[in-house]
Amino acid sequence: MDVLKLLTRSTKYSKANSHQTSASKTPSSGQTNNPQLFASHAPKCDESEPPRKKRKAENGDGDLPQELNFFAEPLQAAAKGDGDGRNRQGGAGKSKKETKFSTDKIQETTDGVGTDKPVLGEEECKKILRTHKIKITVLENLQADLVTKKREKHSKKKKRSNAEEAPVKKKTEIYPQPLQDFEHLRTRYGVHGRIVRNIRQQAYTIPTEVQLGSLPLLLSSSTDLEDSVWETPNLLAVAPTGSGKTLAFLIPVVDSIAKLKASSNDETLADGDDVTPRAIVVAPTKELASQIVNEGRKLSQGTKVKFALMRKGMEVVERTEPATTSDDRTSDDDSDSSVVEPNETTGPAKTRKRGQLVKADILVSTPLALVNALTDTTGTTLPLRGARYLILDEADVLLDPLFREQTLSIWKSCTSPSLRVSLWSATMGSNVESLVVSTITSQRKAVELSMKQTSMGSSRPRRAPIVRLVIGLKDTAVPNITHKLVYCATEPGKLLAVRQLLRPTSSTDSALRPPFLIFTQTIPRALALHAELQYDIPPEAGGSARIAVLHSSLSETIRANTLARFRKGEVWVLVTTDLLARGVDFKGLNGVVNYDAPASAATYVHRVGRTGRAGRDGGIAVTLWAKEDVPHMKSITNVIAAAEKLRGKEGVPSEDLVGDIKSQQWLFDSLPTPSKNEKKSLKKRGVEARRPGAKLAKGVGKISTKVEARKRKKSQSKGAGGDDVDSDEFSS
Ligand SMILES: Nc1ncnc2c1ncn2[C@@H]1O[C@H](COP(=O)(O)OP(=O)(O)OP(=O)(O)O)[C@@H](O)[C@H]1O
Repeated sequence: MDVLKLLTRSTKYSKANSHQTSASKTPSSGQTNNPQLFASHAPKCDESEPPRKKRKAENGDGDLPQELNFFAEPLQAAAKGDGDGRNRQGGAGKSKKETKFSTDKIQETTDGVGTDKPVLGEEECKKILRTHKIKITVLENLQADLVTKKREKHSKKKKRSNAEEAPVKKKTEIYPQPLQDFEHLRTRYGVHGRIVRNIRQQAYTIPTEVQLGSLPLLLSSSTDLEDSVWETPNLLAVAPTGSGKTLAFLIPVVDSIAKLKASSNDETLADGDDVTPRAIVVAPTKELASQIVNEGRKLSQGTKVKFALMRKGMEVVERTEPATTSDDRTSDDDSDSSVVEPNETTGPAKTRKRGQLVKADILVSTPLALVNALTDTTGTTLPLRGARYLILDEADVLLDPLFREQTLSIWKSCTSPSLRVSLWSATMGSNVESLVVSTITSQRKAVELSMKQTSMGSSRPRRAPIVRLVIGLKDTAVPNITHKLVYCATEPGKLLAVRQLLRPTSSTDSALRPPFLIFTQTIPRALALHAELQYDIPPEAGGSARIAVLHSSLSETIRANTLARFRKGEVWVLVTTDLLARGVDFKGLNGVVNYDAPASAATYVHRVGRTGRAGRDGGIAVTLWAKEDVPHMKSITNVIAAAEKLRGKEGVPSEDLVGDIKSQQWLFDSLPTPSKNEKKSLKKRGVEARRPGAKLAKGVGKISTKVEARKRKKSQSKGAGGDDVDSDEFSS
């Protein structure tokens, strides 16, 4: 029996019904058949087709000259059938030098390499990438630098050709080989066999668009680029919510570290290779950081690559300053085996470590936790010497004023000359893009300067290009979600509407079924709404235990437990703040309710993106709006319209969405467009009337109804359980 029918009709509850929600077919549940969002028209590639001719040095389309294009068509070696798939991805002129990894030690890595069929010609690559709506662009004028370098190299031997003299465009679109099959990870890029097996074990059959586009870029030169002017790029990836970005950034890093560890007895390690952590992943919330660690552990099983989640009290680098006493340390409930106890008995007090020293290869952290661990008593940020990779997940928010200082401080502490940075999000403003380019450029200059000043002398670090990858339309919601906008005029109206979502009175009311999330603007509002709704589910169906609240003021343990209960299906409705808006993955979520409108279009994209993940049939995103939300509505309707455009083009039925927006078009057209300053202030502070302590006009911004307060008091006095709360405490 359906849970909502049960709620509506007050049918007698039987234990057998308790898990009907997860069992019944709901919009977002079930297996994902095709995790690709834009795959319906993907051309079938005939890979048996012989490799195409080399393209011209410059084709006038803004493409890179062939000799500089490390994503180029098959090398001549591949065409001759030398069988080394890894080399095919390298640029022309790449040496066939043996990699520094000994083949006998990493047998599992190289088994099967070279068994691949020839790679695709540029036209096919272009076609596939375009069908999947993948656009890859080289940012920054690095090409010009490379052309200059080439010119210098060749000027002694021959006169410069016209092609070389031609100006190089600032941004150039490129068409790397798409990764159409996970098996190609092994056969073309020599990815560690265990990693490929672990991917298969998770039942991932085909790569999602972001994986298809980014993995060839990030794996292309992970093994041998000794002779190439190109390096693995720094990457700025913008891909829809739930499109598998985590796997896309983890595979290259885990693979590279697994190989490095396998070669550790070769005595070929460069300075810093033996220093951990080797990679840093930064995420804005503990929930997301912990999820990344879980994904990472599944992916790296059997490779000896260790992940750790940064917790209070951990040390990331060794310090020589006097140790604090154990009483000064913050307690830490981490039982992670990758964290080792410091050896407090060895050495004088000056060299004693202060907390647990992380001995993991990949450290995942929120910005503040890591900055705290890196800052010494004088306020100096200690360097992360061994970090070769810095990954910023939800990069736009990490580079937003809220986290910017902390994130840049971590970035600057990664001092390795071969540092590669990748930034990932479903939304990325152009200001973030320029900040990234300028940070990479200035960091590069600083490294070059320090290398000049030290014994590293004349050796110059290889310059890595900055590449941007965009899937679909930038800053847009996934096309498989149904969006609903419900005007409620006032706060009591919103409360009524949310109750109607919980207890639909007719089949046309709403197709929204649990489990779903409800987002509010602030913690007090989340608490107030939770207090209002917790008795709306009959005790026979689980009562108040079916509705929970999650926010950042709760302890880490409560947060983790609540999330686990929601994932298990024990909690049906989770009232939360933007804490869960980004990154957190719920496989069977049927919908999202914006009880309070999101503070920006980007937040809307992320909130609604908790449903319809990995190509699943989308859930429903309901936004309740009142008078105070008017300034938000234009940007939200723009996002919905863009998603609708994508959806329409893909041939997905969109009657619902079109109907919802179209029927209210007159209303949205008549709403004022907020000024730039208004948008800025909304993003920073949300709706003023909903902020804690705001002076309220009658009926504005207060989540409370007298009737409900009475009802709650009555049920509490009857000992119905639940939190012992006073409704006024939670009104905002
Ligand atoms: N190739 C694949 N095939 C099927 N499912 C996949 C594949 N890759 C990842 N997934 C699944 O897709 C879901 C979403 O992945 P992930 O959390 O990495 O998305 P994301 O792009 O980081 O989303 P967000 O922008 O919300 O952070 C996860 O449940 C993951 O297990």
